[in-house]
Amino acid sequence: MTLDQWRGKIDAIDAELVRLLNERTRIALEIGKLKKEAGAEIYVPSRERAVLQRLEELNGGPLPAESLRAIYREIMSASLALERDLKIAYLGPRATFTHEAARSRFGGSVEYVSCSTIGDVFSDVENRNVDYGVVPIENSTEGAVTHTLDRFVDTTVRICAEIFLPISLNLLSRAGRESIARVYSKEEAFGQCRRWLNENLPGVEQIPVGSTASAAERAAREEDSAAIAGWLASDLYGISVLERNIQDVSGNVTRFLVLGRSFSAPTGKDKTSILFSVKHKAGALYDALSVFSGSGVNMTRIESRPNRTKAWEYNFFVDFEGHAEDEEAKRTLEKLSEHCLMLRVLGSYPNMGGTES
Ligand SMILES: C=C(O[C@@H]1C=C(C(=O)O)C=C[C@H]1O)C(=O)O
Repeated sequence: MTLDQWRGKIDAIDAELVRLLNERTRIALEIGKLKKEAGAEIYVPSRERAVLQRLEELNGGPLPAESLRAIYREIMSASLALERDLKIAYLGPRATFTHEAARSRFGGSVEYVSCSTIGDVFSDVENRNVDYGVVPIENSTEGAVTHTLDRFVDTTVRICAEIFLPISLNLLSRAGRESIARVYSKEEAFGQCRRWLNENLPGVEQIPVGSTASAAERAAREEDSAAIAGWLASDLYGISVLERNIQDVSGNVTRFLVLGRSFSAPTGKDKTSILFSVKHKAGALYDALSVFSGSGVNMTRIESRPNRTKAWEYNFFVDFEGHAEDEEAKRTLEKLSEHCLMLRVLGSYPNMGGTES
């Protein structure tokens, strides 16, 4: 076949794809109407995970799983935006890794609201200024994000999903690599790319700035500068990626939470986050946690934070596998409450088990 004949085939397939995409969108809109009538949530993380999982099973290639996922992320994003003008708050400014995490889950069609603090993301969800919020909760090397934990103590918002984002640092520049005179980034990012910079840009001036996003913004304005930042910064500031993944150590992942006003429905592979405090007496925490060891419910994480009302008294944040509506989890939570001064379920949501959305 000739080039033109092959291209004719692609044109015919595109026509069919556009027809099918619109048919899919019309159905999503019907579903949206039903959800509105029932007062149900528009964004349904459990359903989205099931859709993406099924696609992975159906995919025979050569399209890589990651590409198919990215395409469907945008298809679902367009449906969500049409079902309702969806607003997502995130810890800003623009192009932060939290913004990147939010974009990886909600796509490019919904509206994003940048917040300057984690507390503001919570408040925006509480006050219904936005539909959902995205905040960081822990990093695989740095540990817990304590601002997020502390804000859960006094809020009505619920965790409805989690997002794992591999932290990937890229070299962005308008110049070719030979003409780079200086590199901007955040101190921590320089630290994470030290070896690569020594080998590939030796002697080039390194200028620390407040965030990777502002590094990209500056490099976008200067012809002989570069920035180390996430991919979204390259997209938003219109600056090319010269080299991807230049961090010395791979496997640095941050976990983010999607904050909403309700729990996600049970899927059979969920996670639940709870907050509790125990009586200030010897063995109280041991007694509380022993409830898990006897129950078969798998605890995956525990963090403690000072309760901020009395010195040396703590709140505990625990994640466990399962949904708060599962029988086993219900029994465990009931038993746990007998040992607690306060116990709250912060949310049940699909367990992403460290995988990307
Ligand atoms: C169409 C729906 O609404 C949203 C869009 C989805 C999609 O496009 O597949 C899936 C889940 C929801 O977040 C639905 O709930 O099924």
